[in-house]
Amino acid sequence: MSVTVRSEQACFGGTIGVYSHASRETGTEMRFSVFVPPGAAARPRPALYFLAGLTCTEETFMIKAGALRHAADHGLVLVAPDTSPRGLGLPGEEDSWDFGTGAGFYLDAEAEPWRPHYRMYSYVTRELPALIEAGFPVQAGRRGVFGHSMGGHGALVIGLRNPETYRSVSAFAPICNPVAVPWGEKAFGHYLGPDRSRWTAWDASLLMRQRPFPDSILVDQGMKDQFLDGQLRPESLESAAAAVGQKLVLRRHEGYDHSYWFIQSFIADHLAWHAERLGT
Ligand SMILES: N[C@@H](CCC(=O)N[C@@H](CSC=O)C(=O)NCC(=O)O)C(=O)O
Repeated sequence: MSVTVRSEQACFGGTIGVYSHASRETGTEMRFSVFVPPGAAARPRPALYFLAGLTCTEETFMIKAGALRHAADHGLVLVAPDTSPRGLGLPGEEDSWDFGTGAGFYLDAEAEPWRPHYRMYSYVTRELPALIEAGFPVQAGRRGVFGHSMGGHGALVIGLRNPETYRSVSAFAPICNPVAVPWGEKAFGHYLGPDRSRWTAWDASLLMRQRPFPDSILVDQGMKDQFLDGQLRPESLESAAAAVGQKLVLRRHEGYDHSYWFIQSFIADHLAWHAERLGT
């Protein structure tokens, strides 16, 4: 499968690039960004996937999180996909910032008209890793996943559903219990349809109760987060973890909001967390 280089520039001794390709899963052109740390050409490195939140693109995390210096230091390849297919022209796709374009929720849609295209789960867990492992200096199968908000939900769900593939999981301000909050109800109602029994397979707090992740999970949450009351529900994840003995490091930070300033403040801890588990 051919990948087009949109940009490629030197950064911290490595390379930051934006790439595009025709996606089999979404039926659209998809973009993703990759940071390759120095020395990876001679010795392939583990790949750490970051899933961004609502309204973000494949570039937001690489530009705003301050992660690249730490990825260079640890020898981690960073991969950031876009947050949804784009440009399909489906009805309602562009009407709001929390649904449709920029809001793929990292699931595979089951309801029309979203079903053939909104397949971000399969895209992120299968199609994209195959491209990355074929075209970049990464160690096949040595993967971690983390994310923010909608992307934190995606990271938790992907880790919990695929513990044999993802060795490390962390999240910033994740949507922990989407079936019970407005963002999740809106997205799941459209993408999965009205039968709520179909939603549980995409909810981290419910999945964790069925099958905990084999390693500890790191979650950072700002206490001045404008979405904490009503959308994020870290307490649901905490209760699920306590119920099944899941190791969970949930850190609550006074004064921090939902922004990339919050992410920047704790990004070093997340890169160290993944580096330790991925064995760089
Ligand atoms: N446009 C919205 C705010 C959207 C927003 O805050 N998006 C967050 C993720 S929220 C959950 O997934 C984000 O990461 N934005 C990118 C950024 O650069 O901050 C509004 O008007 O409130």
